[in-house]
Amino acid sequence: MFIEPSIGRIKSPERKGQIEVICGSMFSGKTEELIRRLNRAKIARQKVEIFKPSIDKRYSDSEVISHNENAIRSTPVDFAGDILLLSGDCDVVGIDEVQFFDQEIVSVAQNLARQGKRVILAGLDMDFEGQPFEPMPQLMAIAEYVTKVHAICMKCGDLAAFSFRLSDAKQKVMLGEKEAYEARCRKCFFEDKR
Ligand SMILES: Nc1ncnc2c1ncn2[C@@H]1O[C@H](COP(=O)(O)OP(=O)(O)O)[C@@H](O)[C@H]1O
Ligand SMILES: Cc1cn([C@H]2C[C@H](O)[C@@H](COP(=O)(O)O)O2)c(=O)[nH]c1=O
Ligand SMILES: [Zn+2]
Repeated sequence: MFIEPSIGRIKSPERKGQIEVICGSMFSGKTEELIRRLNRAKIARQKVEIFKPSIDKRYSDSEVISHNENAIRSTPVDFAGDILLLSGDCDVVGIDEVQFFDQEIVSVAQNLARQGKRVILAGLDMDFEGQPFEPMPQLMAIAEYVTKVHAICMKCGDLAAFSFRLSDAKQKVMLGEKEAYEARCRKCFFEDKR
């Protein structure tokens, strides 16, 4: 079970540092949970920096925004390595849409945690084919805490762990929202999978 760390007033680098992963399907509440944790860290007067891959410009260039329209200011970056350069002396680093970074994000997360920072990463654990979405499996392996959140299946109302693509498009990366994807449970996902 994820237990929010006692954040108190201790600043990194005196803190040990840790990696937290929030994963799940589309619409499962990953971004909401990320924003919730980051806002609580801010209330504790921790210095927080938030990043997202610059590819994800669906709602805004400079904010992470949930499907529910919760928002938090963020910095878009082209490469995972940019996060190391831009995170400075902050205590907490939040990163959304982590599945769009390459494998370098794994060593970046390790490096930040070794500096004593709390690193919170949110991303899709599976792609539209129900396959692991690299580099999420590696991040889940090195994290102290992994939280899997669930959406509601749009076909049957059960809990959903899969992201069903509504078109025949086969490329792995295809940005989109409700017009392009639907949260589905295992049964409803594989029933209609092409
Ligand atoms: N099928 C669904 N299941 C659950 N929530 C949904 C669904 N479709 C839309 N939502 C909305 O999406 C919000 C979660 O959005 P968000 O945190 O951005 O999810 P994620 O980052 O995992 O895609 C929910 O609070 C709810 O308002
Ligand atoms: C399943 C799947 C999704 N995507 C894209 C679609 C969205 O733009 C993001 C996920 O956003 P969310 O905050 O988790 O809702 O990823 C993709 O490119 N490829 C896929 O297989
Ligand atoms: Zn279902």
